[in-house]
Amino acid sequence: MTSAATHEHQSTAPPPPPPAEITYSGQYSVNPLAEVSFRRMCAQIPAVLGRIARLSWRTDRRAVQLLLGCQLLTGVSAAVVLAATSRAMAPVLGDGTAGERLRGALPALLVVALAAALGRAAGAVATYAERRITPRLTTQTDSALVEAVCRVEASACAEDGFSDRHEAAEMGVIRTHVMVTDAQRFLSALIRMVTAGSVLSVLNPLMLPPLLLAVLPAGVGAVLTARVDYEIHYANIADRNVRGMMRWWATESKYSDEVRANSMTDYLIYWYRALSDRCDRRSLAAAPRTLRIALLSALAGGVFLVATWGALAWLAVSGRIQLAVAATAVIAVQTTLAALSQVVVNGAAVFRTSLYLGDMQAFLDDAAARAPKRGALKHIAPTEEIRLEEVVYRYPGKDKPAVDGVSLALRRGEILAIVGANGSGKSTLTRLLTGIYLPDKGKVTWNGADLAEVDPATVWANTGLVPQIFAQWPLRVRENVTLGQPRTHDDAPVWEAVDAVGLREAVDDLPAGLDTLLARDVFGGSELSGGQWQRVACSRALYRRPGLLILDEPTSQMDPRGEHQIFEQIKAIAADRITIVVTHRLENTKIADHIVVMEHGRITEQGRYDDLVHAGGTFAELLELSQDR
Ligand SMILES: Nc1ncnc2c1ncn2[C@@H]1O[C@H](COP(=O)(O)OP(=O)(O)OP(=O)(O)O)[C@@H](O)[C@H]1O
Repeated sequence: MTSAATHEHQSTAPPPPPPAEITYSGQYSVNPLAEVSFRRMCAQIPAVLGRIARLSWRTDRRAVQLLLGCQLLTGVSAAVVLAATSRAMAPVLGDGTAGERLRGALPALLVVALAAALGRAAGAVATYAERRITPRLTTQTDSALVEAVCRVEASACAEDGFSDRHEAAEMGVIRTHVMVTDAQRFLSALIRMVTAGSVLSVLNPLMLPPLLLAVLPAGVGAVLTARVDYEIHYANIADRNVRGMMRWWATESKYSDEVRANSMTDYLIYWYRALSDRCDRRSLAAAPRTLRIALLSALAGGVFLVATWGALAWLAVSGRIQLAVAATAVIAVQTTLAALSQVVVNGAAVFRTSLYLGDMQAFLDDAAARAPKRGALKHIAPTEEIRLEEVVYRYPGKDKPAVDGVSLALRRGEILAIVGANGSGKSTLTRLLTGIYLPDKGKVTWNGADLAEVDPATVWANTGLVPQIFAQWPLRVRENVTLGQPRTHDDAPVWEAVDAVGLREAVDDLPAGLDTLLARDVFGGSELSGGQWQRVACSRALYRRPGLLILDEPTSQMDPRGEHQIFEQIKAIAADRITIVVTHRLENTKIADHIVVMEHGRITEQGRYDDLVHAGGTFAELLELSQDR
């Protein structure tokens, strides 16, 4: 009965709600779409080419020189091919037997063959040079983006739109893969076009204007299509960003238990499809527009092309040009036309790249402007005293402050415990204490110096933090412990940190001890349990021997033995540093010299364990609840 009822419930259940509409929340000072025009394309291309050249030059000078040399050779060979073809036409179309005519044209035809071969070889070498530049250029751009994100003030990441703008900038990195190819093809087509066009204007200047007109509509069409694509790209950024996150969470093996055992798979796939469908719908809605653009530009181009061929026929029939010249003109028109189309197509590609590179540059500039610039003061160990004076901090977009007027003084050798309900501001307070965030009001001082004026690197060289949600780095055990410290060849201090958290036995059991890669998904990698990972995070903080040690729920996944060992360790090393423990297990606060209770961002109670237990306040209430089973 129960199972039938459940089954019925499932089969009649309404479909899950679609994902909420998401709109791009990036904020650029100008709307880039408003700027997309044919005029802008023409004005922008030289600047973009210059930028690509500068970036490439910095990456591999010799490859750039090779590339430019090859472009020049391509142009010269195209000119020679056309000039020699023109020479060959006179004997080919002249009098005599076929053999005599061919013999007469042979020297010119040999030149055509040689020049064409040279052009092909130059093209192949140019591709080789481009392949030498592109991978390193992409790596540089990609690394610059990662570095920019890692180096911004943490508060910038919490701002609305930061993640979307980052996603938009990623497109710039993707376009870097093709930008040198696009630029190279554009230049090569431009050179071929100029050469063929020059030959054509020498044969008859009247031919050139209709030819240019024949390709112009294609150019306008390409820019309009680029604009539509860019518009769709913008409309889809937020959805793509969320979809990317969703994909990672849904497919990451670490979360697969949760996904499977909570039967989330169907909904996640539905959600993923729904987001993809929404992106597709936007693309499909734009398809008729791009079709109209393509048809109209083809029609206009076709009309002018017919005019070009008509002009050529008229010139030949009316005897205004010789037959040999007309034949060469046919080849020159074909060559110019092909080159012109390539100029337009690749010019549009370079232009399109420039739009995405513009987004990337805007993000990089923005990130550079948001890198910490706090002053030249340096924090020098030991850290004797940390003070908070009437500190207020509000997250961007939030109405209420997360920390609201907190004052505290911590001295070396002291252990402080911070307790309070979820969302009361404990973790935010630790971010302010370490200078990860700067307060909106009030100040945080280390040894008397305001953190707003101290180089944060010198502060963070003296901190060790075990956050609530810590990273499980896909690195070897050794690097997982030493990450953030100079490279070491001495394993003794690493083992010391491993012993301090009781992890030696687990490390010894791993296939390669400290050398074991902690990544289950990688061939040869191993995995630790949740509590073992937490011990690794604690050993990482202890290995740093920091002046300020912060442990935010450090033992939430540990067994009682592990928890006991960690707290014993904290007491044993407390004399040399300031220690802060954030915890919901109030029994653990017995080790603290001072306890603060936070509510709604404020300290509402403070004192020693024994005092607070009998004070009849929030601490006593929370303790009683934790013991009421
Ligand atoms: N990155 C963030 N962006 C915006 N708001 C945030 C961010 N982190 C925390 N908050 C908000 O700030 C308030 C305080 O959060 P905080 O994480 O400091 O609480 P907490 O006391 O550590 O909670 P818990 O016990 O659940 O860990 C909460 O209202 C939370 O929603």
